[in-house]
Amino acid sequence: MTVERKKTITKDILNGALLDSFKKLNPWVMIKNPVMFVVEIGTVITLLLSIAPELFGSTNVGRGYNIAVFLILLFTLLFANFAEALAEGRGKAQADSLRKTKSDTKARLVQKDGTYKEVSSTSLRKGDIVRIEIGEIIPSDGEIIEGLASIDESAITGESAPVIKEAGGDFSSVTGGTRVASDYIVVKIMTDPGESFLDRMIALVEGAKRQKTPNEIALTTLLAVLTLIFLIVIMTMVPMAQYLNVKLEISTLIALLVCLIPTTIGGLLSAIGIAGMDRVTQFNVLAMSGKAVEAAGDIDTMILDKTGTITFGNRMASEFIPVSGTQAKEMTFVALQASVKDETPEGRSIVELANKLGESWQAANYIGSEVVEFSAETRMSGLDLEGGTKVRKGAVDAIRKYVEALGGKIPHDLETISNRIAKAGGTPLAVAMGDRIYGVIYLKDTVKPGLKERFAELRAMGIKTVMCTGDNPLTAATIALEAGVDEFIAEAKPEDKIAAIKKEQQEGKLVAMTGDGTNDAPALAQADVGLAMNSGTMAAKEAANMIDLDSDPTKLLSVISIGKQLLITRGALTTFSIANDIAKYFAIIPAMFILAMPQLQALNIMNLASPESAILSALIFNAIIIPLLIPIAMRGVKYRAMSADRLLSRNILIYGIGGVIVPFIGIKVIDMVLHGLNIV
Ligand SMILES: Nc1ncnc2c1ncn2[C@@H]1O[C@H](COP(=O)(O)OP(=O)(O)OP(=O)(O)O)[C@@H](O)[C@H]1O
Ligand SMILES: [K+]
Ligand SMILES: [Mg+2]
Repeated sequence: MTVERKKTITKDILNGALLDSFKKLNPWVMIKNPVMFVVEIGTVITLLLSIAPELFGSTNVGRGYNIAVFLILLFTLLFANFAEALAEGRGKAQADSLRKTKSDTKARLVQKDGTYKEVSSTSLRKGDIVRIEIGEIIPSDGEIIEGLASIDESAITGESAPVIKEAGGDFSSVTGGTRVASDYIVVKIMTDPGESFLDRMIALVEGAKRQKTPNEIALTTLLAVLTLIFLIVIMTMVPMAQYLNVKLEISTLIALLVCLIPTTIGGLLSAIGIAGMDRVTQFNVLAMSGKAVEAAGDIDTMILDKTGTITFGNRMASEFIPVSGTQAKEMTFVALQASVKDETPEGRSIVELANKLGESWQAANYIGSEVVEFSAETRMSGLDLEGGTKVRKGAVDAIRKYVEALGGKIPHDLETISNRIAKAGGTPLAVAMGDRIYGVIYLKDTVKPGLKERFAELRAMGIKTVMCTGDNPLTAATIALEAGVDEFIAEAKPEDKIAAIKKEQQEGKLVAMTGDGTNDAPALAQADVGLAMNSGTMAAKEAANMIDLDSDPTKLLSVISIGKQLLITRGALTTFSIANDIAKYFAIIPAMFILAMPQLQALNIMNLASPESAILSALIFNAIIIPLLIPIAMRGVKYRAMSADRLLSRNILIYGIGGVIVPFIGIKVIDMVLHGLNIV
């Protein structure tokens, strides 16, 4: 079952948006948008005046005029609602198809006595153990505790190629709703009902929990203040007009107010934000908040984990190299002993290579032994044998310190061997039994293709890339060069990754971090933008504020562009909207006062047909500019890689000057049409 990714606006989305435009007229919904709420109050008043023109006293205008103002205002509201509904539409459609994926499945619960019991997937809780066979849907999120299988994740990622998942290491998490395509797995459930990844994804794409970002709140406040100022301006016009003996009609005052308050940006603001989030989703990235997307637009530094992020992360043992004085067979056997109980992919690949070289082990010989699991802190793993012998393997410097502490000697060629591996971009793991070092394991990994070009693009945007790895400095340097990052930090423990981020943040920089491992989780949480690879562990995905479903670290580049585009679009349309409103001033004010003060004729540069036509034309223009700008709000203003200052002045020029000129032309054209059709 694949989710159809909605690239375009379909007829269904359009129809849904049309219906929603009316539903959103609900004042309780509208009040969240102060500008449009004021328009709604005006709409209600003009509706009343359309029914009873004399409701608020004697009047010189006819019912027809009031109805015209009412209808234009109603459409202004509907257009703004439509923009928002349309922006929400694609996410809602996607949420619907994800919901189908979530349909109730049966799960095979493993009971305490080892027998199976069939239960509904919705009854599974944290800690339950389930077994999933080939062809079956994984009932909920969890970690594989036994087995290795290829998983079809297309239901969530849209990517049809299955991915390999296995117990231990950074590739052990599975997502509910995906399908086991080969073999079987035993999974420990990690989420309670309703809190799964799919549940969160549905809520996210649907925008159910969408919160205004701090930037949006600030802008909304500014727009509300502007609205209040214009409201006061309009109200002071009433006594002024009385003094001049001009009769100001209520519907005209409302029309003037609506023309002056920033309805264009007020109507498009939330659509711009939703569309920005949606664009991120179209890139197969799940952003937990709009704030994260906006922060991405301002990133200065990007920190990346090496294994699994810059490289594919399937570090495989390719060679056992004994130090001088040690037999190859001996080295292979010690490497095997150090790894028999190591459930990480690295550990298993060592066992495989040793088997291939003819070494095998008997489980019976290891009954009393104790496993020393790998940790990012110690950078070692191994086994304490029954007789007290300790077998270890790990990062070369860690093993060296370990052996030195035991009083052992360091083989003279250890460094040469490990340096050769490191210079080739591989990870050397030293192997020791007791206080003796036997040799080095060569772990190979591959750098993901195309990184260099994308990091160069980041550099052009002024963003620094730093690779942060637990590996040794030589390997790090080789991979850093191959991937084209600006800087690297080697032998980094989890706290060093956080420290690197904090240091940048203290310099006032916004930091993005991408990673996949449990050891990356704290750093992902500390960063302003934390992008977790979907291939990574549950802990990483929970700590991050974005998840890349394709596990491509350079995806952040696209997210950065979208973030910048979002900020630019909002700025450009705000500029346009306010410039527009100023221009409308010159169309309406003369119209209102010309009768009383002929000298104002000088202001009537537009030479409109009649005062009524001027007001209605301005109001119509004010309404239709909203749907005309929907494409820009949805698509975003094109982002070009140039400095922020140049971009800003360029946009102020285009959207500021454009914003002043366009209404003059638009209003004049509408006035001519209305006049030509003999409507006014
Ligand atoms: N199974 C293992 N047993 C022993 N040592 C290991 C094992 N796996 C990795 N190491 C060693 O520990 C180091 C740190 O590994 P880890 O996977 O924590 O790196 P990391 O901090 O995630 O950095 P990155 O993912 O960027 O390489 C590795 O460079 C390697 O030398
Ligand atoms: K306006
Ligand atoms: Mg890692």
